[in-house]
Amino acid sequence: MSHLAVILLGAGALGAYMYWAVSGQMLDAVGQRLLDNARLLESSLDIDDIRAFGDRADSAAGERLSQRLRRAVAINPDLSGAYVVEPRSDSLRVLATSQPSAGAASSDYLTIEESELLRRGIERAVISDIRVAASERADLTALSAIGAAPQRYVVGVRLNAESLQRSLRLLRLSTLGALLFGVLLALVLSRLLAERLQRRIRSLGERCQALAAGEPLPVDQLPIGDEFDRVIADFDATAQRLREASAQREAALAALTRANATLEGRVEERTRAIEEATHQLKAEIENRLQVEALLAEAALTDGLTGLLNRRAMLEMLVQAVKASRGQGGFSVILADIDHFKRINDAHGHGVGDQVLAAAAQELEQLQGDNRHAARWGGEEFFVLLPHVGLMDACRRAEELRARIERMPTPVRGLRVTLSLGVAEIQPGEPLEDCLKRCDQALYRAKDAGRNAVVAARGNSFATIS
Ligand SMILES: Nc1nc2c(ncn2[C@@H]2O[C@H](COP(=O)(O)OP(=O)(O)OP(=O)(O)O)[C@@H](O)[C@H]2O)c(=O)[nH]1
Repeated sequence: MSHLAVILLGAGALGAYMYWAVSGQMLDAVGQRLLDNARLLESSLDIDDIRAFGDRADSAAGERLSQRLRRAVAINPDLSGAYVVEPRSDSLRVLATSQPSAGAASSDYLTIEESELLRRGIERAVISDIRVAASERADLTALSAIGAAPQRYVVGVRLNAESLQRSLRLLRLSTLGALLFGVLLALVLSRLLAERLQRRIRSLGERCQALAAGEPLPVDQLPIGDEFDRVIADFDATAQRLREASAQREAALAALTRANATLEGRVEERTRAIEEATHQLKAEIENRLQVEALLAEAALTDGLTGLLNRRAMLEMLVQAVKASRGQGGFSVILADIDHFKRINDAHGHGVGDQVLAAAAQELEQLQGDNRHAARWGGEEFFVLLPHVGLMDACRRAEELRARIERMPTPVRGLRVTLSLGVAEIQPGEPLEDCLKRCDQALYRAKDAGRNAVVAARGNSFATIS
């Protein structure tokens, strides 16, 4: 509707302008033609006849003058009248007109506008206001001067108002017709153009829908003609490029997904391998720790008897000495199997080993644990008795001696005995001195005949059993 209103408005404005321009030109042309008629009539009139009739009222001259005016009007159907006037200083004297009765010529014949024009004086051909005449449906008058001043006459011709109006009506009708034709043509053309545009916009919309739905673009048999066809062709090309780019992107995405899956698989595999390796490493470390613990234990343990070895016992003694400075002392027992060489010699080292293991077992059982008993040397044993005084230590030594004496042996008839030395560390006494005293007590026991217990009381010794 809006474009229809625009067309009508534009056509109306254009028609009004055309009518105004053409009617103006037409009125100017009509006016010019009337002026030409006035001049023509003026040149065809005989000035002598005019003067003869004007000055002397020569009726024959007047008749000739009137006839000439009537003939001019008769041969030109557009003219409604013609006349000759003598402008005077105070009045206008109509000498002759184209009206049939010559005697009727008077100043009343003139219109008000003609009278005003004449009173202003005519130097050359003039015309009354043609636009006023056209709008007021009045006759149009053209005046042309004849004769020389001061006795100058004026010839006037009138154009029939009806004729002027007819021309204008014809002009209006033809303008209106042209306008209507133009509007109709514009409507038809705009309708055709709108249909053409709609068809392409519909096609573009279908293409957009197909592109959004991922379907093939519709195949139109549209020749590439105007800009819209080119827009559709460009759209198709762009859509094709978009589809190709999308396909490439999807292919790349699929390749990336596959690569990710492979990578994830490899990462999982590697993670599993690392976990396995970590597990193995942990097991190995545990194993190593166990071996180290065993080694550490083995380093402190005697392999044959399972008792502490000399080194371990010495460490314990050092600790015991430190502890003895604050929390009381300790006693030690040094025990040696009697005549062990003979056992070896008589029964072999294997039996000797069995005797050593059996004696160690007795010692362990007596102690209740193996933490404070050690194999001190070949056939020597050592017992540490923390917080135990000399007397109690002697009793423990005696108990051990008696056990060994009763101990069953691997060889029938074989008797094993033990000699023992006992000592208690004295306040502030170095460990070496204490051990030395204990050793001396052991030798005393050997000297006393073996299978005996001797206690070292300070630097003196006492045989216990
Ligand atoms: N079977 C065996 N014999 C050992 C071991 N260690 C030391 N001997 C032996 O023990 C013997 C110790 O002999 P001696 O030092 O002479 O002492 P003994 O024969 O016991 O004499 P007395 O101590 O004076 O009673 C040596 O013959 C060593 O070879 C061992 O681990 N196994």
